[in-house]
Amino acid sequence: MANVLEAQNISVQFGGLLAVNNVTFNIPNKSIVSLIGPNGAGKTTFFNVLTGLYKPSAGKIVYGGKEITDLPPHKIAEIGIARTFQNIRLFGLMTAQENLLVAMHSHLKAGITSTILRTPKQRKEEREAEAKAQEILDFAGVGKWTHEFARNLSYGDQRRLEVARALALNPKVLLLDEPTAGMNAQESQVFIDFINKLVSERDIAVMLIEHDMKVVMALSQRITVLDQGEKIAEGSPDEIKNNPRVIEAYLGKPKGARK
Ligand SMILES: Nc1ncnc2c1ncn2[C@@H]1O[C@H](COP(=O)(O)OP(=O)(O)OP(=O)(O)O)[C@@H](O)[C@H]1O
Repeated sequence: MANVLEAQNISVQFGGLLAVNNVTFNIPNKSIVSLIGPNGAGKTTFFNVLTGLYKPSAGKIVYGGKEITDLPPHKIAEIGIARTFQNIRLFGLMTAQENLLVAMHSHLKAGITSTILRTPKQRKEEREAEAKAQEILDFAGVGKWTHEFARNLSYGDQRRLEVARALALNPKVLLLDEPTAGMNAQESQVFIDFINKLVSERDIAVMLIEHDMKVVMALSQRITVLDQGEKIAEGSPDEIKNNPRVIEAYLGKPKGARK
């Protein structure tokens, strides 16, 4: 299957620390893939490279056949790679709808003059943006909260609103950094169903970093494991579950075991 995004031989150095060491990671079209690994393995650093926040010290990133390694974060978002963050970063005192409209703003076409004069063209564009925001909110299952302040939504709904905001950019790739952290089992299940629906109904691929193995196993077609910056395994959920190197990275070497 063709890849929408390819990260080839990526390394990231912080001073003397090699946080990501020669990692190649591809995201096939319309797939759900995960990046897992113990704390400090380099997962978030790798995400930050994919979204342009960090420049890799080596390697390159190719999206839709074009190299994008040196693009700044806003350009990367604009061309179709959207993300959510480990900590919720919604505008709490804006409504759910306003959170999406702010994200969509960079895509609106009306110039500054028509914005000030509120020309018919601009009003039409606003109405279209509101309709699109509503369609995405409905799709994400938070449509009933259109005019509610984001901070008043339940934790699970805030997480889905974050994804909805990322979807407002029409991404081809959605990167989710620990999307179910802090959710209870029921909220996680709703989220799993939502992501499955997203990928089956839209032309989008999802990559997630996640500590909750139940979520990882339920969603992923492929799992990649990092440990101390290195890729130590890659495969289907069943292959990863039974991989001795992965078990060792998570649980440590049994006492008395030989190297
Ligand atoms: N900006 C930075 N400057 C220096 N070192 C950093 C920076 N960001 C991360 N690191 C270091 O790089 C390594 C990888 O960190 P990273 O946050 O990517 O791991 P992670 O796998 O996302 O961990 P967690 O699961 O705890 O979020 C760690 O040793 C971390 O301390």
